[in-house]
This record gives sequence, structure tokens and C-alpha cells, in this order.
Amino acid sequence: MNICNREGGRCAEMAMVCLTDFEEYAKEHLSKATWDYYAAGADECCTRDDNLLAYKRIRLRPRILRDVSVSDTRTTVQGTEISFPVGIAPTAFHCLAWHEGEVATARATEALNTCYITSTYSTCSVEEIVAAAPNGYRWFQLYVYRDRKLSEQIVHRVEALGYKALVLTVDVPYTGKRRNDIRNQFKLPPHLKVKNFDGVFQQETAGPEEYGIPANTLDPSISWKDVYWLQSITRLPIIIKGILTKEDAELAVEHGVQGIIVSNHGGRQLDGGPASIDALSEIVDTVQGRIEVYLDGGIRTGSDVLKALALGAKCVFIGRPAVWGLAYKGEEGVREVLQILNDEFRLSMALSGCRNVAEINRNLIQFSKL
Ligand SMILES: Cc1cc2nc3c(=O)[nH]c(=O)nc-3n(C[C@H](O)[C@H](O)[C@H](O)COP(=O)(O)O)c2cc1C
Ligand SMILES: CCCCCCC(=O)C(=O)O
Repeated sequence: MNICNREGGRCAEMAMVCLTDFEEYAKEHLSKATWDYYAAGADECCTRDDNLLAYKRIRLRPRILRDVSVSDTRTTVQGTEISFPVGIAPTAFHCLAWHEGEVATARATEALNTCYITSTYSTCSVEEIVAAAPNGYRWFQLYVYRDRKLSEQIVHRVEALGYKALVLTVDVPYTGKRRNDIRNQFKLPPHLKVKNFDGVFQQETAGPEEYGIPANTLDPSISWKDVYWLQSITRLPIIIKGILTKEDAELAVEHGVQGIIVSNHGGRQLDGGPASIDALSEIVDTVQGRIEVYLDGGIRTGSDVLKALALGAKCVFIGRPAVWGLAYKGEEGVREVLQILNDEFRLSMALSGCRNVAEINRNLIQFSKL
């Protein structure tokens, strides 16, 4: 029954059962340009789409009769307890989806007691985010700017505000080619700003722009020596986001960082790279527990979370589903998205015989015989 009296559409009164319900709602209610920006993958979107398909290729080996009357989804990241192993990946421009933007996201993650990685390209400032959810557990996602002082200033700001780690994104020397964004000439509308650099970016707008913000501000010459530079200006743990190979995982460990996020940026950068879940095992095998390994890309169900943990991720992060939640009902929508994933994860754990996250391991995965 369509209780909203709409022809085949999804509206705010309908029960949201799974994350794709939120996707459908967001697609119907956001402007085309905003939807296209959030949904975008690079070029032919092969990697974006494979991020989801790859989970469907993985089969589980459930164990039975293990008394799963109580299941505990808690875990730790960087020594801090969170209620379940799903956090929010950094995504830009939350005010496009909901008027309160990142403030709503921060409140939702505080309420659910999980980790929120705030994007450099937030449309609320880090000060507004912390004021809105003072007890939230947060990491800050950093890009390295040609003008290192810009990066340095934001690092010192987030450190003073109580952010607990820096997530250095390393897969954007240049922005990937997202065809619909080009067709739509997508740009941040004038009433929204990259608030963390309010005033600073405005002075630079004489030159070319990308998404309505000055182009060429990110430094494509960034290299491993910049990890040492970052370590020299902060005491926060550093987590590198965007690693997809064992070689780079080994270099990350050798450079003394505290974590890795296996990620292909939601398939928005290099098209033709591996699905992040397919890249996970070689990285976990190389790292051998020396630092924590996380993953993002294509997580849409609780069993996706279970598979990623079974293959060695300590925690996973969701990108697009969080903005779909925002588009649905702001803070409440993001809470619902997280709660659904938590419930599905708990159920998948129990149905595969795991009572807590420590019991999730590679024996749960069925490796096909070649
Ligand atoms: C709309 C959008 C904006 C993004 N903005 C950022 C960003 O500002 N910084 C960053 O490191 N990654 C960014 N990402 C990549 C996400 O952090 C993450 O890697 C990806 O979304 C995970 O895939 P999923 O959307 O399938 O969960 C963005 C992704 C999307 C979809
Ligand atoms: C000028 C670079 C804008 C990047 C915007 C955020 C991002 O990473 C994305 O994938 O979109």
C-alpha cells in the first residue's frame, strides 16, 4: 500500500528497512545535480559499481549451535571503544543534502557512539561541529595543500578542538573525471561555503574553480616525505586513506603511521582499480597486525560489515549512505541508517555463530577452490 498517495514514489512516512530505501528516497528528493555529485564514480564507474558487486561474490561459512543469545558488537579503534564497527567516512558538502549539514551528522554519530571522520570540505566549520556534538568521537580528514600553512593551520585547529586522529587522504592528486559533474557544471551554490576555509578560499577565487572552490589548491607533488612533515607538526595519530596495494601498505607501516583505510574513494578517482574489499586481504597479510586496517567502499548491509571484518578490517566506514540518511531526515536519518546497519550486523553475527567481534575471523569466509 502506498500510504503517501504517490505513484510509486518513496516518501518520508514510509518504513525504511534497508540502506537502499534511503538511496531511493535521496534520488527522488535531491536536485539532479546534487544527486549526481553524490552518486558519481570516475569515468565508466567500473570501480564504483564493483565496490558493491564484490561483496556479493563472497560467501560465508556459518557456524551453528554456539549460543548466540547475547551478541556484543562493540569494538575499539585507536584504543577508543565504539558501539559497533561502522563509522562515517569523510564526505564533502553535507549542507547540500540537509540544511544543518555536518552538524546533523555529528549529532547522529555522537548518539550512536561511533566515529565520524569530518571532511576538510565540510559546509559547517569544525568549531560548529564540535559545539553541536561535544562528546562525539571524531577524526579529521586532511588534504595537503600547495600552501602548507593552510594544512598546518587546520591541523592545529582540530587538535585544539579534541579531534582524535588525522586521516590523510592520498588518492586525490587531481580530482577524478566524473562525467555527470562535468555535464551539470556542478558547483557548490553561492549560499554554501567550505566553512573551514571561509575567507581564505574566497581570496583565491580569481583563478579557475572546481566545484565552486579554487582549483589547484591541493598539492599533486605530495609524497611519502610529507608524512614525515605531517608527523613533525602534530601529535595526533595519522591514518592514511586510499591505500590499495601491499607495497603501499608496507611503506605506510615503515613511515610510522597508526592506521590505513583501504579505499578507492568510492570509485570516484581511478576507474579500473580494485574493489576495496578485494584489496583488503593482501594489505592485512602485509601489515600483520602492526597497525590497524580499516576499509570503506560499498558497505550497504550488515553482512558486508561481517565480511570485511572476517577479512581483517578492524572497522568499516560508510560514505554515500550517510548523505542519503541526511537527505531523508537530517540527524534522525543518519541515526536510522547507522541503526539499521548495526541491527543487520548483529543479526549476521548471530546467524554465523559469532557472539562478539573477536570471534569474527577468516574461517567465516568460503574461499572458492580454483
Ligand atoms: C559525495 C562524496 C564526497 C566525498 N568527499 C570526500 C572527502 O571530502 N574526502 C575524502 O577523503 N573522501 C571523500 N569521499 C570518499 C569517501 O570518504 C569514501 O571513500 C567513499 O564514499 C566510500 O564509499 P561508499 O560511498 O560506497 O561508502 C567522498 C565520497 C563521496 C561519495
Ligand atoms: C577540489 C576537490 C574537491 C574534492 C571534493 C571532495 C571529494 O573528495 C569528492 O570525492 O567529491
